[in-house]
Amino acid sequence: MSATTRFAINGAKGRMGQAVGRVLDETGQTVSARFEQGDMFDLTRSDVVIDFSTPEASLALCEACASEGLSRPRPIVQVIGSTGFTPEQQDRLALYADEVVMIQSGNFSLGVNLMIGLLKQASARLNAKDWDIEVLEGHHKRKVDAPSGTALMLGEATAYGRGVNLKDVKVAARDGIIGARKDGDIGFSVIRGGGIVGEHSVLFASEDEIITFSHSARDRTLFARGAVQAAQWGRKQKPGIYDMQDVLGF
Ligand SMILES: NC(=O)C1=CN([C@@H]2O[C@H](COP(=O)(O)OP(=O)(O)OC[C@H]3O[C@@H](n4cnc5c(N)ncnc54)[C@H](OP(=O)(O)O)[C@@H]3O)[C@@H](O)[C@H]2O)C=CC1
Ligand SMILES: O=C(O)C1=N[C@H](C(=O)O)C[C@H](O)C1
Repeated sequence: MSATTRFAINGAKGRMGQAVGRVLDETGQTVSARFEQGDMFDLTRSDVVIDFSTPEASLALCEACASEGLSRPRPIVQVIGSTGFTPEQQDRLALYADEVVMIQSGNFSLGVNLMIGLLKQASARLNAKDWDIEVLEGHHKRKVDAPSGTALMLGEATAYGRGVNLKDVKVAARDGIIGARKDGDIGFSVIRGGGIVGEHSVLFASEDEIITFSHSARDRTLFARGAVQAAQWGRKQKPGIYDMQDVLGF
């Protein structure tokens, strides 16, 4: 393992790619490559790649990481921040789990990852008959996927606490005469506007009281710092798919 980690950035000109570049510059790290749409993924001079792009671009990059890793004593680390993977794309990513150290999360902030544990506890204790769960999220107007990766992780955490599969109880759109809410549903509401960095709330609503867990991201540098932390942690790991909970030890 080389003493200094050499960082490549995928989606380097994007909002997150630029934020990652700034964090790496500020902390005196070596940026070994910057990839954009249409570039070949030349990873010969890189140990890790921080990737905030699109699901298809992340998949193509993962294939390149796996292939480059074959000629190395240590696997390449890919930190995957892209969101909006379909279940089929997620399955394709898993095919590289024996060759690449992948750290994938819809949100690399400490706060959201702490909230996931709290939501698992709360949803295990608040029964589905009396407590309705609603996930609310807001983002900038250029975001292309909905609900956000974070909202889906928060919804997954509450479904886990209740011992159900999110896909069986998820309600992501309401419009018109849709009938009364079903006990056990987990609802999602989405706001898109202006420059909102990332707002997430999870409500547990009973007839008499409402408990709200919320997180507000003020600057996307937050996610970039978490991704760099994840990359450094990943250098000591075996190939596999990890998440930010693993990095933080939550
Ligand atoms: N996990 C987390 O903590 C966070 C995740 N995100 C997620 O990260 C992703 C990127 O967000 P954001 O930076 O705001 O989006 P941007 O659109 O600003 O950036 C995405 C970048 O990826 C580039 N890109 C597209 N296709 C490819 C490709 N095939 N190969 C290489 N690069 C490509 C885009 O280029 P072009 O403009 O030419 O299309 C663009 O520069 C989103 O999925 C978002 O949800 C965002 C913030 C935090
Ligand atoms: O696209 C964004 O900007 C963000 N995307 C992530 C998500 O989908 O949850 C994380 C963050 O909220 C910002």
